[in-house]
Amino acid sequence: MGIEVRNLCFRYGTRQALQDVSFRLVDGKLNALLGPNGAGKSTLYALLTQLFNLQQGEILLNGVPISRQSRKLKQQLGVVFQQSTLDLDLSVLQNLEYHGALHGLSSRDVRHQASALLERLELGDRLHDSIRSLNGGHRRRVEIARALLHRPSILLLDEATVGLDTAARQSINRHVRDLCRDQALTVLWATHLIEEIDSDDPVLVLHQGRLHADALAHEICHMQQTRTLAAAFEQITGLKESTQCA
Ligand SMILES: Nc1ncnc2c1ncn2[C@@H]1O[C@H](COP(=O)(O)OP(=O)(O)OP(=O)(O)O)[C@@H](O)[C@H]1O
Repeated sequence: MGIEVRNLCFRYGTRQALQDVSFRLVDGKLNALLGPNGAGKSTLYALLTQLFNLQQGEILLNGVPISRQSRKLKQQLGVVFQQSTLDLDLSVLQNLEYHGALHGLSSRDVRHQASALLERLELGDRLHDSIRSLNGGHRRRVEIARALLHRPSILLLDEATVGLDTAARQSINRHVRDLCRDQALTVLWATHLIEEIDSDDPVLVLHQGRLHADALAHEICHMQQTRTLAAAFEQITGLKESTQCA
């Protein structure tokens, strides 16, 4: 059942950030949310996480409006925002423990989950290192581990790989795909980088607040009669991918 968005509209004063956006995430998959800067991705995340109140439209979790089940939403969602919120002076484990306490997890459970997740994300030997001593890619992985600590079924990542080099980006992308495959995790992966998307991924193309495509990447290419998603994206938005990368 998962997450469904129906006819979402949102405006900042007179600026329309989202206009009649509807979609349903494909369960157990990395759902790519592809959009250039200013497309409305962060606004959508703020609404999905109830950071902002809805103005128009609905967001449903397992068929029920999220406004009626805030607690359940908090349990079911793991979130990695664009801006890091790790405490640089605390250790990896301390950062995770803090998050675990907010979710009412026992410290024993946090330690158990933290070691399993960090092992999986190839950071098992960094538990007691300070965040400050980690590189950008490793910090991102800690954030992913933290977001998964309370065992959510849906993981939202807002430009999780921004500012990282290609190797670190690929590694994080691969780890998240492994989690989808092995744990049936549903992921919404916001990006403006087409190279992060595989041809079998469900893709949402958001541009200027409107949803322009909602299909598998290869289906979008087929519909646009292009050989690559980059060419389809250019056709849909009128933008070259390279001209709108941050
Ligand atoms: N606080 C705000 N006040 C006014 N307009 C805003 C505000 N935040 C965002 N906007 C506008 O809303 C639109 C959508 O912005 P949003 O940040 O959601 O896009 P985005 O796809 O996340 O972009 P980016 O990749 O640059 O973060 C843009 O036109 C932006 O300028």
